[in-house]
Amino acid sequence: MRSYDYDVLFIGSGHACNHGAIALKMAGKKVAMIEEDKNGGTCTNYGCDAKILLDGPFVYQEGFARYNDLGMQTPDINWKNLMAYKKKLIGAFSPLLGQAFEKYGIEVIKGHGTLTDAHTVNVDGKNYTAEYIVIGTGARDSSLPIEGAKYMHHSKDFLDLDEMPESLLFVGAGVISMEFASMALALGKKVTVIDFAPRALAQYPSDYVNMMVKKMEDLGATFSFNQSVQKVEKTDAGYIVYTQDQTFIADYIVEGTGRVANVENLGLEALGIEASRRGIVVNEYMQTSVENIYASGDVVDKRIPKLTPTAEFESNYIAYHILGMNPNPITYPAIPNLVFTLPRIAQVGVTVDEAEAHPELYRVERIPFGVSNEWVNNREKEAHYTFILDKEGYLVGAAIYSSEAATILDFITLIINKKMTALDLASMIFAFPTQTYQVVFALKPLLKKA
Ligand SMILES: Cc1cc2nc3c(=O)[nH]c(=O)nc-3n(C[C@H](O)[C@H](O)[C@H](O)COP(=O)(O)OP(=O)(O)OC[C@H]3O[C@@H](n4cnc5c(N)ncnc54)[C@H](O)[C@@H]3O)c2cc1C
Ligand SMILES: NC(=O)c1ccc[n+]([C@@H]2O[C@H](COP(=O)([O-])OP(=O)(O)OC[C@H]3O[C@@H](n4cnc5c(N)ncnc54)[C@H](O)[C@@H]3O)[C@@H](O)[C@H]2O)c1
Repeated sequence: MRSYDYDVLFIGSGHACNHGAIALKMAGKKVAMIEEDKNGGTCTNYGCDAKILLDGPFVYQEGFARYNDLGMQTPDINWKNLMAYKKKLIGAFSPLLGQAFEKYGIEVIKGHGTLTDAHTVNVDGKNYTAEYIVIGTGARDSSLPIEGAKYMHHSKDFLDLDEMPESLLFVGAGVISMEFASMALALGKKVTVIDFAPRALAQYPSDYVNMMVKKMEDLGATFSFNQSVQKVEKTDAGYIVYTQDQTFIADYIVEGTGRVANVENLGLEALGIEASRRGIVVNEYMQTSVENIYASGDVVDKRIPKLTPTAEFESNYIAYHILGMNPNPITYPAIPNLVFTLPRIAQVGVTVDEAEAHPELYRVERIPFGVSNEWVNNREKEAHYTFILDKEGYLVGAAIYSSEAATILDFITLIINKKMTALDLASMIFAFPTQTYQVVFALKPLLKKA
């Protein structure tokens, strides 16, 4: 039998790789990760972690504003200091992760990995062999092929801004733009959001997205839909964005038009592995057309959302598949989606649109949670829940508009995945007074009894 340098080699060190690498190492396998940039990938260094750190004081500011009519002043946010704090804390993550990987006994090979055959990866001229290879090279922000594209910035740049510009224009009203626009707006900046689609946040329920857009407009934002960006020009007055029939001007342009998979310069073509901008094609075991080469995370061509927890889920699945502990095809549980606007919009399981299109299968219950729970939810009167139940009375989906959505979403996801009944909820004791308790109180009468 041929011997290899490693049992499993990962290309990438983000969530699509490092969880599986740890599981395999714990099971006694010899494992290494190849990484050309910082340890930990996008989420850790340029995405979720940086974003949520910066978002912290905005949540408090937004909550405090609900007490203004009681004579309390909303605190100011010092972006410059906040950014310095972000750079210090998040900047330390990559070296810390390097130490953690070393402690686990997982080698990190620095450089760009390219497959040369089914068992070999070349990193800057040196070959490394493995029985199994996992490609977890992630994705990058898309760049429109238009004149003046170089004047548009991307998520990495925004998350590193020492000074917030006075006016910002976001191209694309997706998750990245809406989260960043919420912060810029709260800092009192002039915000414009344009999109070629007829609405924002296509994957979230339209009623909650409309509430969000209206809220941002009330704070001074301008939204313009059905706009196709043609060109960006630099002038002394600012950057001018031309669409088919309008012009917009701003000091800073952020492009948030989606993300494309990192499939280039990987040696995929020579091995006959099918891939496109959407990602690498895999079977139901996350294997590419070359059986011992798997793909995981954002680099996969998939219909499910490209998120950190889905990358982690796939990474673990692949590890257990390689170990022979899970021979079954991958099956995803209900996947929670959350956009960190102010307040948050969340969605899990069957969508509102899908449920309303199939009244013979689903029941949609809308709960004006904020109005009846003002006393326990920090006066957030606009907080709103939609529950989707199947004909048996099991919870199969939910949407939330609330600053507390992050916490409640995971709790609701558990109820969905575990198919809990009213009796299951009644068999547990929940802390009081809390929003979770009030959610249980609202849900119990709707659920299947036992
Ligand atoms: C601004 C922003 C905010 C986000 N916020 C959230 C959020 O709140 N919640 C959420 O769930 N998701 C969020 N995401 C998405 C999340 O970051 C990704 O889904 C997640 O990082 C995917 O992990 P991954 O390991 O597949 O890819 P990545 O994290 O991108 O890791 C891929 C790694 O591979 C390396 N690499 C690529 N090619 C090679 C090569 N040939 N050789 C060696 N190394 C290579 C890269 O340097 C990178 O480190 C956000 C993304 C962005 C951009
Ligand atoms: N909270 C989270 O979970 C979170 C946060 C940030 C990023 N992410 C991940 O990153 C991905 C990418 O985020 P995103 O916001 O870039 O993408 P997105 O898919 O959420 O939104 C892209 C938007 O750009 C618009 N668009 C595309 N081409 C355009 C054009 N030529 N002109 C104008 N508008 C155009 C689309 O209509 C869409 O509304 C997300 O899908 C998700 O996987 C997740």
